[in-house]
Amino acid sequence: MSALALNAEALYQELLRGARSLCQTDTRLVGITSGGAWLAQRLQRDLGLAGESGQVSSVMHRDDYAQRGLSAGGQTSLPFEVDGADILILDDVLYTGRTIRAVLNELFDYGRPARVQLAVLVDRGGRQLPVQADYAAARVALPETQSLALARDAEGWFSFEVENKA
Ligand SMILES: O=c1cc[nH]c(=O)[nH]1
Repeated sequence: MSALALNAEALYQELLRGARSLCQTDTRLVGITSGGAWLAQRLQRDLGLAGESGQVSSVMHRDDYAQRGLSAGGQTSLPFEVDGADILILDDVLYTGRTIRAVLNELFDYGRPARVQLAVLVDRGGRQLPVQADYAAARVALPETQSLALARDAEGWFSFEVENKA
């Protein structure tokens, strides 16, 4: 394990600032299951937005669905009208862009949003598709051999740690 450890609470405060600048009063927050769902719920409260945030799963549209099937992907739940909505997608880590591509397909199964933006806690580089975040609380360049993992402390709070892939 490397010495790099990112404090998730500090990153969250940065994300809150960024989300504030991206959101309008009618913006709908949608977290990607599972890492983005807690972010969307907390931001919904902290930004004082009305209603409930949604969550969206990439599972049905993954390009490796044939190998992985429906395993552990969470469920999509969008408790608002997607047609015409201004949507901010949240995730913890942005990597290849493949999850975002799959999530956009899933979202568009529910309607045609007026606009979709993306905000993440950490952009770790390594993109394989032309996807960019509108806001990233931190950017780190990690080689393919390393992954960015969420670790929980005794109180259940998170931090990010860099791990060497097996
Ligand atoms: O579609 C997807 C999403 C995430 N990761 C992949 O390899 N494919």
